[in-house]
Amino acid sequence: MAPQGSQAELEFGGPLGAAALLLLLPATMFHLLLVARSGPARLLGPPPYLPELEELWSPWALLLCLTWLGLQAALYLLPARKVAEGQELKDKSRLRYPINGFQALVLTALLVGLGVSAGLPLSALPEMLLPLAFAATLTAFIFSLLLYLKALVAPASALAPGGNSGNPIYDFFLGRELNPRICSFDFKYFCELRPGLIGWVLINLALLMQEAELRGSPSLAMWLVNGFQLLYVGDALWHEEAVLTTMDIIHDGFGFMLAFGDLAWVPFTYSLQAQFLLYHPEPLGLPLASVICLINAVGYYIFRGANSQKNTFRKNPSDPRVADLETISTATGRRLLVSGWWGMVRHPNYLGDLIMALAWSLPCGVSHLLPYFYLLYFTALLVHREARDEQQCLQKYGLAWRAYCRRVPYRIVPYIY
Ligand SMILES: NC(=O)C1=CN([C@@H]2O[C@H](COP(=O)(O)OP(=O)(O)OC[C@H]3O[C@@H](n4cnc5c(N)ncnc54)[C@H](OP(=O)(O)O)[C@@H]3O)[C@@H](O)[C@H]2O)C=CC1
Ligand SMILES: CC(C)CCC[C@@H](C)[C@H]1CC=C2C3=C(CC[C@@]21C)[C@@]1(C)CC[C@H](O)C[C@@H]1CC3
Repeated sequence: MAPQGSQAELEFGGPLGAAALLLLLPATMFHLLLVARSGPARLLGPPPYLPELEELWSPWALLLCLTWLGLQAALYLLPARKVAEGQELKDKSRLRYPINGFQALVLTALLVGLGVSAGLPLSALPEMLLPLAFAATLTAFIFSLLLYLKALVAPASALAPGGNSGNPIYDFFLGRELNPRICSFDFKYFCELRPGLIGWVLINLALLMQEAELRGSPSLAMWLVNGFQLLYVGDALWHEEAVLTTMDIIHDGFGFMLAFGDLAWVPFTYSLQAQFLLYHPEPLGLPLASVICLINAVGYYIFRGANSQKNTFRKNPSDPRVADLETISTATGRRLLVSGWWGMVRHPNYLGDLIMALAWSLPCGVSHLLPYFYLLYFTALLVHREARDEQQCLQKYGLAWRAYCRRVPYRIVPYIY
């Protein structure tokens, strides 16, 4: 059994690591935002200048940020095509989740389209990125504080396995309650996909529109970055149910790490390539663009193939699409795939995701390191995530997991890692 509460092994470097990340993550985000619009666009080195508070704080930005959250919350509450059940909880119950994320994306697109045709100045958004990121950070911070307080009165069965060490900074960072809810509104599930991912696509679109205003039409590089990332977000929302089996939903509490990650980090740093292209146009010819499209297609093929194969298998192992795959039995009654995508490496979906990350940076050329920040950060995130998942699978499946590791020795990249 995994140790619980204050005896659980501390992750992320314990309280010191959590305190450092609390400061480092927002600082990195602001650094990237400032550097992307500066001439030299140097990832490493000091930021071009330190913004004054007046440049960061704007009540309008906060209002816009809260309106955005309100709109996405309203769309979440609309009738859903399906209501899915989550994994079994400690008390043997299962929570229910609306599956209407893709619907929220389409409705947001319609509303934005209507707004733009009625004169909504979407292309003014890039000028507001700094105060908007500040407002999103402030919102995430206050929200996490409220979540921390809410967890003080939550029953023990509602707490996450980590995030309850007794150290307030560590617990605030990791999150104490597993599935904080008010009635059926699930805050973690809501934040994980909608405001951040749809916000990311909207910021990309605003950058594309501003580029069109500045240069007469959007560049091919900007089209590619917008198209690839729209595909990624559309895919995540289309397969929204799959998020219910991720470690963020099953294992991690909802604290600053996820609240900031979902609400600020994703929209403002994942749109870095489009931000870079607005200030540093990159000529891109058709032959190179075709190669980049091919790389993205290969990445997506692996990512989707692997995720769908596992999801199909977990839902119904006798499904003809997966019934012929070789498996290992585990003591829990669940089986592990050892052929197909999951027989190639232990995280084929991460491999596909990383190949896509490369394709998102290549349209920005190779003259700067900055557009490759996502690829570097994402490699670190997935290596760390893989190690955490490995630990959790070893606890869940014991010897069977060890047998799987012997059978499939590479974690993410065949013959390399
Ligand atoms: N863009 C971004 O910022 C991020 C993207 N992602 C992406 O999100 C997706 C989900 O990632 P994540 O939740 O980390 O992990 P996975 O979807 O890889 O899920 C891991 C789980 O899958 C199950 N599993 C592992 N091996 C096998 C096997 N051989 N056979 C059957 N089941 C197996 C185990 O759970 P069980 O046995 O309990 O089912 C394990 O805990 C990925 O595609 C990832 O790339 C993730 C994080 C950030
Ligand atoms: C701020 C820190 C550096 C850590 C923040 C982590 C979060 C940004 C990510 C944790 C897990 C995520 C997942 C996704 C987006 C990023 C976060 C929220 C997806 C929704 C991306 C699309 C995929 O198809 C599914 C992913 C699930 C996990």
